[in-house]
Order: sequence, then C-alpha cells, then structure tokens
Amino acid sequence: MSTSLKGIAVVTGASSGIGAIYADRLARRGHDLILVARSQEKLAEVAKRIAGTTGRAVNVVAADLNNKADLNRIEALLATDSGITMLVNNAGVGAVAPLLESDTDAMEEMIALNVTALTRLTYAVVPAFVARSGGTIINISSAVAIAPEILNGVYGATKAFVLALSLSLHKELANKNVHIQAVLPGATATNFWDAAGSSVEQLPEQMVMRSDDLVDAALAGLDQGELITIPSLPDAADWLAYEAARQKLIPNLSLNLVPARYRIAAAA
Ligand SMILES: NC(=O)C1=CN([C@@H]2O[C@H](COP(=O)(O)OP(=O)(O)OC[C@H]3O[C@@H](n4cnc5c(N)ncnc54)[C@H](OP(=O)(O)O)[C@@H]3O)[C@@H](O)[C@H]2O)C=CC1
Ligand SMILES: N[C@@H](C=O)C(=O)O
Repeated sequence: MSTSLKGIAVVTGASSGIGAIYADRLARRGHDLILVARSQEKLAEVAKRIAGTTGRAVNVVAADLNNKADLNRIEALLATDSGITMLVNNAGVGAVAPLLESDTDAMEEMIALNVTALTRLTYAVVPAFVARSGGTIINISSAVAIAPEILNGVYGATKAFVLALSLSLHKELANKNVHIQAVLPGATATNFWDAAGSSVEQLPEQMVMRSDDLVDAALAGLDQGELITIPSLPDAADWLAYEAARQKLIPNLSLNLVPARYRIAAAA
C-alpha cells in the first residue's frame, strides 16, 4: 500500500530513456513508483537516484514483458495492488528497416511488446481503476502512428494500434473517472534509435527532442486534460482539424447504399 496521496504510478520501460524521465517527474509530483523493465541493475540505479532526490517509495520489478510468466506477474500486480493510481505503458521497441530487410521474428517480438503486452497490462488495470472510480493510463504511442511512412511499417502499425486503443478506451471509460492519454512523440534522443539499428545522430538536430522536454510537455498535456498529446506539434489547431475531419467521416463509414463512383460497372 502506498503512503502517497497521489498513489503509485507503475511505469514500464523505466530503466532508461522516456520511462526513466516519467519516473522522475511522477515522483516529483508525489507519486510512489513501481518501475518495470528487464534490466534489474539499471532499474535499481534509477530507483536509487529518484528515491534519493524525492524521498518517495520506489520499488522495482525486473520483468521481460515478452515473457508470459513475467507479464502475468505484472498483470497480477496491476489487478491487485489497490494503491496503484496510474499506469504508464511506455515499454516499447522500434525498427527502421523496410519490410524487405526486416526479420519476421523481430517484427513479431515488437508486436508482442508494443501491442500485446500493452493491451494485457491495460486489461489488468482497468477493472481495478473502475472499481475504485479513478485512475490514469498514459499510453506512449508515436508520431508514426499517423505517419507510418516514416519508419518501419510494422513499428508504425503497432503505434497506430496504441492510438486506436486509446481513443476507444477514452470513449468506453468516459463516465468512470478513468483518464486516458496517448502521447505521440516525434524523434526523441534516447537509446531507442541504437536499439532499432540506427543512430539518433543521423537525424537533423531540429527534428530531435530531448527526453526531459518530451516528458514535461506530455505531462503538461495531461494536466490540460488532453486525450492525444503531440509534444512536437507547434499548433494544436492542426491536430484538432485532423480529428474534426475524422469525426466528419464517421457517420458515413457504414451505409447500405453504394456511392455513384463505385456503380460505374453496373451502369455500363
Ligand atoms: N525515442 C523516440 O524517438 C521515440 C520513442 N517512442 C516510444 O517511447 C517508448 C520508450 O522508448 P525510449 O525511451 O525512446 O527508448 P529506450 O530504448 O531508452 O527505452 C525502452 C525501455 O523499454 C524497456 N524494454 C524493452 N524491451 C522490454 C521488454 N521486453 N520487457 C520490458 N521492458 C522492455 C527497456 O528496458 P530494458 O532493456 O531494461 O528491458 C527500456 O526501459 C517506446 O514505446 C517507444 O516506441 C515513441 C516515439 C519516438
Ligand atoms: N516517433 C518517433 C519514433 O517513434 C519518430 O517520429 O521518429
């Protein structure tokens, strides 16, 4: 049980990069923490640093979210620890190789982590949040969710899944006091790029955000009640116009009548 009024934030992928910054910022905001990733050693370092600077309780659970038994352990924790008030679904891997140069097994592993594990953790925690009438889920998607042409297509597709799931969760949980935020970072200076077989140095400097800035911006978006936060986007109106265009399509996406442009063959 947490002694924090803010409760416990569970952050996956907290051993480095964006997840480690979320851990720091959430502890500074008063959350106790449970940090999840594979590397026990790196998690312990992050936890020691944050506990030292903030005085919050920081626990670590070393788990490979692509290992069924490990994943089940984190699901059980999320379902049963009544002190948990927030889940940051951040653990993820990327790829930059095009389809013809990609390893299928690596693609499957990426789907397992970015999609399956995130989904299972969400399913584990939502009933508990609903039962307690409160909770927040932050899902780390990516700018490539809406621009899948930029990097590896399977990576983009996993992040589009995260965006779609978040939109749906927001609708389903609207009157349950469970808050959903999907964050769509652009290129961010972390180990992500090396792990994906690339290097952040090959990107133009003006395209790459610092991970501290990214997380601070994303949390500002959370504070403003945003469902979708695109930390790099200069003008929020651009996203609102995109979303308005999507909403305008919805009533016409399922109709019994075939539109004239597809009746050419029948008419001939
Ligand atoms: N950096 C960028 O440009 C962007 C990143 N993102 C997203 O941000 C998120 C965080 O990535 P970022 O911080 O950049 O990259 P990092 O590589 O620094 O962090 C990835 C984190 O995920 C953990 N992780 C990887 N595999 C597993 C696994 N099988 N089980 C549990 N934990 C795992 C890693 O820890 P460990 O190795 O110890 O398990 C690490 O803590 C990802 O979802 C990524 O897709 C989105 C857009 C842009
Ligand atoms: N969002 C970043 C990766 O996921 C990028 O846009 O490069």
